[in-house]
Amino acid sequence: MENSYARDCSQTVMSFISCFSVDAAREDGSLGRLVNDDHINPNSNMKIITVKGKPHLCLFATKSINPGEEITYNYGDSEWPWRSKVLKMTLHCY
Ligand SMILES: C[S@@+](CC[C@H](N)C(=O)[O-])C[C@H]1O[C@@H](n2cnc3c(N)ncnc32)[C@H](O)[C@@H]1O
Repeated sequence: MENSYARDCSQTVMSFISCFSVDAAREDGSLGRLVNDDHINPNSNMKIITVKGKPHLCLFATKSINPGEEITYNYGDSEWPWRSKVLKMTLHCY
């Protein structure tokens, strides 16, 4: 969790529940930063678990996930560019 992001929600990379975010910009060995968004049919969801006073963003499967299947969760209600039908059509054309 990056404090710089937590200070200003408008700067989050993957905004999640108020001011929490996952900093996916830096390779830090965390597997959570590799999980893509699916707002229609995700197979996991994220919960905040506080351990010893420190919040952790944890993914929990919401259905059975097969080996090799991509893990996804809903990033939230922002207008993420990859959700745009226009962008999807543009990407599909190339
Ligand atoms: C936390 S990273 C996810 C892992 C990333 N795909 C990677 O390979 O490092 C978030 C970034 O992945 C991409 N992304 C996430 N979900 C996506 C989706 N459903 N379709 C296309 N790109 C997606 C976006 O570029 C987003 O900024």
